[in-house]
Parts: sequence; C-alpha cells; structure tokens
Amino acid sequence: VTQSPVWRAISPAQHDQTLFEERHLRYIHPLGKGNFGSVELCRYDPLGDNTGELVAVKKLQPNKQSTLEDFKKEVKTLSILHCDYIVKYRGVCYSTGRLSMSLVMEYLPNGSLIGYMENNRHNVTPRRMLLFASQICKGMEYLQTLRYVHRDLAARNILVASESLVKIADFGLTKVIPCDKEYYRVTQPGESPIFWYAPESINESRFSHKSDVWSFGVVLHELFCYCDTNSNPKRVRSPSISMQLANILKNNWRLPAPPNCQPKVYNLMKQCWVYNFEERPCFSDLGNQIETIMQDERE
Ligand SMILES: N#CCCn1cc(-c2nc(Nc3ccc(C4CCNCC4)cc3)nc3c2CCN3)cn1
Repeated sequence: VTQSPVWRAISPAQHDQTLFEERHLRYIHPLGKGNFGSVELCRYDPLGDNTGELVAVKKLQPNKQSTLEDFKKEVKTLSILHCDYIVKYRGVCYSTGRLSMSLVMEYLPNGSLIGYMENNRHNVTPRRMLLFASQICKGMEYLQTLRYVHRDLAARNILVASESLVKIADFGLTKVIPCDKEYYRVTQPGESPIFWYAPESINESRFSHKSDVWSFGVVLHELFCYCDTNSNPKRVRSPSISMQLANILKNNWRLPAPPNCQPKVYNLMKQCWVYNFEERPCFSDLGNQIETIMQDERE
C-alpha cells in the first residue's frame, strides 16, 4: 500500500521541515564555540544551485562533560521555545554512520553581542544598550514561564539579529526547575563561568531564576562596558578563584560602575547583585525599570 500514489504524495518524511539531510548541508565557515559544541555556518542547498538558505549548525563535540543525552536535551529545549528574543530552532541533521546529530538554527548575521559591541562602539548609544537589555529581559521572562533556568546568561551567548534586535542563545546548560522546588542543584559543576555566577551558585551549585537575574546584571555590566574585557576581566583561570570570588562577594565587593554609566543603570546592576537571592528583583520588575529609564532617557 505504501507504493500507492496517495501514500507517496503525503509521506511525512518528505515534508518534515525540521529534518535536514546531511548531503545538502554545505559547510561554509566556523561561527563560534558554545557549550558542548562548535557552531558553523552552512547553506542548506537541496537544489544544489546555491539558492538554499544559510543556517547555523551546532555540532556535538562529545567529551567528558557533554554526552549525546545532554545534546538531545538542548535540542528538545530549543525546539519548544517560541519567542522573538530567543534564537529560532530550525531542526536537526542526523549524520549517517556516525552516531551523532547536529542542531540547525536560524543564522543571525551580526554574531554575538561581544563582537558587535567591540566593532560598533561608536554608534551604540546607552539607549540602544537599554533596548537590548529590555529584550534580553523579555526573553528571560518567557523562559521563566516555562520554568527554565538558562544558567549561562552572558554577552557571549547573546546574538545580534539586527541593529535593534538581540536574541538569547546557547541552551546547553539550561535546566527545568522541578515543580516542587524553586531551584535546580547541579551535581557536576564542570567548566563553570563563575564570574557570571551568583554566590549561591558558586557556594552550593544552586541555580534559580534569581541566579539568572544575577547573571543578567553581569550582562548589563558587559553591555555598558561595550563588552571590553580589558576594563573588567571576567575570565580568570585558577583553582582557588571561586573561593576568593565567593569571599569578596560575601564582603560586598561588586564590579565598579562602567565609565560614563548613568547612576540609574548602575543601580539596576546592583539590584541584580544583592547577596540574598530573595531580595533580587524578578525579570518583569527589571523590564519595567528599564522601560522607565528608557522613557526618561533623552537621545
Ligand atoms: N550563542 C552562542 C555561542 C555559540 N555560538 C552561536 C553562534 C551563532 N552565530 C550566529 N551568527 C554569527 C556568528 C559569528 C559571526 C562572525 C562575527 C565576526 N567574526 C566572524 C564570525 C557572524 C554571525 N548565528 C547563530 C549562532 C547560533 C544560532 N544562530 C556562534 N557561536
């Protein structure tokens, strides 16, 4: 019966837009490294005439930390997220032979916020930074409605879709908070980006929407420093660094205000960095405060 014309016309495999055939996925060049994998620019060109669309493809790089299971969870997570401020899932590509798969996503031509801010330092105004911040806030608010904790909110994981739109990406560390708890405890901390971590995440590997708020404060700081890592180095490697960082945070040391940063904006950062996570604002509070500052902000 499968050979009859009716069956052939509607066989789902042919019309499953989320299934990308490896033979039509043309590699172009690398785009970056995420959690658990590298991201490459490809053209999906089934007609073979270069009219196919550009896509960003994340290939799993299995190593001690990341397994196919983790990657499948990342794919599943991204596939159910539908928000203007979150990078769009396009589908998967199963590689023949090798027991591996790739995640296919929309390609955002301007790259990550880091490179964008460094290259456009002179024409990004504080007002535009606040627009980007409010969009990240909205994306995080959406994630929170689904009980997702991103756990790796950082400028390197924010992508620039256009000069007026940014999107959250890299859900490799994202976890769902169980229904009976308000936080997620991680067993193996792995390669932790501790300079974006809240104190409870450093000390107890405890992650919640409020620890994402702390990281959002660090992203705000990165934004208002034009992602210039010289002004505030945020990636230092040493065995005792997490203990030292935990102590200075406990003693209320915080990142200094970025140069020429309005007090109202630095005040937002400091709210995100309140030691006790219960006293930190939620993303909707932050979003409202940012909108208010934007209205007061004269261009
Ligand atoms: N997040 C996260 C960490 C992992 N990661 C994700 C991407 C990614 N990049 C792009 N686009 C992209 C990236 C770089 C450039 C240039 C910048 C100048 N220098 C040369 C390269 C251009 C455009 N689009 C994407 C993605 C994922 C979904 N869509 C890259 N790294």
